[in-house]
Amino acid sequence: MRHECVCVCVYKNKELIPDYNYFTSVSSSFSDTHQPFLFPLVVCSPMALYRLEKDGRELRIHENADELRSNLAEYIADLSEASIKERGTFAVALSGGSLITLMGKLCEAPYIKTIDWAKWHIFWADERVVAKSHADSNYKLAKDGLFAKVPVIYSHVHSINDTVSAERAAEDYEFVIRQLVRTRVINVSEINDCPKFDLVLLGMGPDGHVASLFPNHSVLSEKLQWVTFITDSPKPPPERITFTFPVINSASNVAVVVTGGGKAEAAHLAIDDIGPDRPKLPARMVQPTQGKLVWFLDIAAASKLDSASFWE
Ligand SMILES: O=C(O)[C@H](O)[C@@H](O)[C@H](O)[C@H](O)COP(=O)(O)O
Repeated sequence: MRHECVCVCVYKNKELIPDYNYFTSVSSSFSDTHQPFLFPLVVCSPMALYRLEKDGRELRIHENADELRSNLAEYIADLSEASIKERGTFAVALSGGSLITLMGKLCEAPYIKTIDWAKWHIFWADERVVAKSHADSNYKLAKDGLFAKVPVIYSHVHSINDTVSAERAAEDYEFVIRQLVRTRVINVSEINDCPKFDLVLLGMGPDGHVASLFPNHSVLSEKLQWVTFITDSPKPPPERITFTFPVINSASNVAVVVTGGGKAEAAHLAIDDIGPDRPKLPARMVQPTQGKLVWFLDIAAASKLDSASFWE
């Protein structure tokens, strides 16, 4: 029976335009006793279609990558402001890949001036074990694409030790994080001793990996370590360090940012109710225990989502 309070609203040029296609499909699926009553529960950014899930997950589906970039910048800026107000600092962990380009609007007006960049502490949810100057380095990607353009404090950029083995780099990085949890630069979870990052930003690969947590890899079940390493990444380069799921799922906020039709099947398997027989992708294991999960998708990446579950 469909009786949850749902809302769909599409804003165009800052005016609310009801999406009559959805209204019609929803109307026909309601029983007599549950007449459709759709209204905007969420104030949307211009041009974004939001879908709320029952379990607290939020999906934000955008017409195109540019709209997603605007929405993502606003989301990050809002979390930065709230966290700095509450704790005096903003501890954010990044991944590599297209995420960095999609964060690009943070370097533009108004955010370049309105964000308190000096209060940011920047970490990597995963990093390739290569020199920081190497083209494959996630640090270099973020530095060139973002942090060289905004006034972050260099000592607040917590990159990995790139002069040691993957195993040692993971150990060293966990040690750095432990020190910063001790001094509360990074918050601590109330339910375990894990770091509680203010925000963990993840991309997703077409195989459903997040950070450097790849399908069927033994590190998916790592429970004790905060940061671990792999030397057999199916996506090159092979050597990487990665946050483990206990750390990702202890964050206050996690965003998974996905664009392009090549990831539509993985998005479906990660988000929709697929039943027990289908593969459990790493992206599906992103389930913050107390924090909030938001998926940022463009229409292409959302194209295989089960439309029926929009209304359940
Ligand atoms: O270093 C990495 O390889 C990443 O952190 C990885 O998890 C990435 O975020 C996804 O593979 C998505 O990458 P794209 O957005 O470029 O597809």
